[in-house]
Amino acid sequence: MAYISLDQVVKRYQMGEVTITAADHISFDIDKGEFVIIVGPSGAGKTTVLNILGGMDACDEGTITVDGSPVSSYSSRQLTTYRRYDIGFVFQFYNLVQNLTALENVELAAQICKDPLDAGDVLRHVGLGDRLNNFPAQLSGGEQQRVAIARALAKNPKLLLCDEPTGALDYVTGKSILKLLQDTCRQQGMTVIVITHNTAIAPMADKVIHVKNGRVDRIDRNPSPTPVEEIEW
Ligand SMILES: Nc1ncnc2c1ncn2[C@@H]1O[C@H](COP(=O)(O)OP(=O)(O)OP(=O)(O)O)[C@@H](O)[C@H]1O
Repeated sequence: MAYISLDQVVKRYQMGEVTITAADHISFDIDKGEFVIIVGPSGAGKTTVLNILGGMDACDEGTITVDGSPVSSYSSRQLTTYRRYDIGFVFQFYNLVQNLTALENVELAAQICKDPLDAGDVLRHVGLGDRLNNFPAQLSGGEQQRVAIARALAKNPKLLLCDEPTGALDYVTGKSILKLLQDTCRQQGMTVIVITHNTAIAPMADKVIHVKNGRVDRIDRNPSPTPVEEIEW
């Protein structure tokens, strides 16, 4: 059985009289340590899938299994534990606490985990060894995203979920963030899922899941993924 498995997952949103089927029988598998990209146009259902996989929302039909556990039949209490211990999140706009330093932001997240990594060590790993005591406002966008990635990794999660992690960054900085995610996947065996609009970066992934109108349109596998520094777009 795959490390992560979605089988016929359906999610509907009721908007007054209208029902929107944001995820329409979505199925895919992900292996441990895989780098996966989910691509598709705006409104395709990418964030919906990520929210369901991350335990922030429940699906209406289908099953989700992560590391042998039936996430789709979890109670809200079990989902809280799952989000807290098993999932690292990285968002487009970093979502750092502005009045805490880089180190304190990472320590804060580490406090609610079972087996956290050392906050300073993780910040050094993401290249911020000399910025530990800076506040978010004193850091560039790329540096703030590195803090957010460190915060997610310090939890030592089973799965790193990234929703448009380079959406607010320029080309070079965005590329360096993708390199950090790719290196983390390869060097630590971390399972990483990245949502993006940018189909050009597809060659860097082990697996590319194309989503369209709430459905999986196609799944591509790259037997030998390209290092992101060799991709131009
Ligand atoms: N909480 C919600 N309530 C109602 N409709 C929603 C909700 N969340 C998403 N939707 C709808 O579900 C569909 C899929 O949205 P989703 O955010 O998953 O797409 P997306 O592929 O992530 O798009 P984008 O790239 O623009 O973020 C859209 O039609 C959206 O309007």
